[in-house]
Amino acid sequence: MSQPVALKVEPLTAAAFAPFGDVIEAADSARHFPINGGNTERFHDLMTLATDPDGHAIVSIFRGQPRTLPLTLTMLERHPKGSQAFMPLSGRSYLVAVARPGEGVSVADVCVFLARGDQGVNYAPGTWHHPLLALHATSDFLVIDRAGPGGNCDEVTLEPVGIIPA
Ligand SMILES: NC(=O)N[C@@H](O)C(=O)O
Ligand code: NI
Repeated sequence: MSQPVALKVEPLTAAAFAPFGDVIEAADSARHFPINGGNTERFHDLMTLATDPDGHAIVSIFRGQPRTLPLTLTMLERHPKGSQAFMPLSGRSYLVAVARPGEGVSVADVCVFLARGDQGVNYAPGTWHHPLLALHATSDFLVIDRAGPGGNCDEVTLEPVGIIPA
């Protein structure tokens, strides 16, 4: 069997992730201002939460088991009816594998990022992504996504792609 194509892992930045959605982080570049008499800093409006008119946003916690490395990806999924955000609660880094929205995805379209434990991601509607890729230990994530009528999860099979840790 031929070796899977290997993809390099890049550090997650808002600029690099812009074609796929938002990075959720308390960055100096974010709009932020003091509230509560100066006791608290508000990092304001960090992502675009989207659902179709028939759906509504829900908040869940995903408890992900760590993926074993080396990792080979063979599929991606997308949620055309709404965005999907993951914010780590366990403070651990994790992997994010994505491709731009559109029909037909090939390995050449896939980007893999290493997210820090204080960075969340919000997939824009239709962004192709691999289901949660927790690392190192069982990790909890706050998840904000769409619930409602009709299917909202398309899958696509990929030619096996290996991930080279940074
Ligand atoms: N199935 C589910 O709710 N989770 C996936 O959408 C995922 O991106 O992890
Ligand atoms: Ni998903």
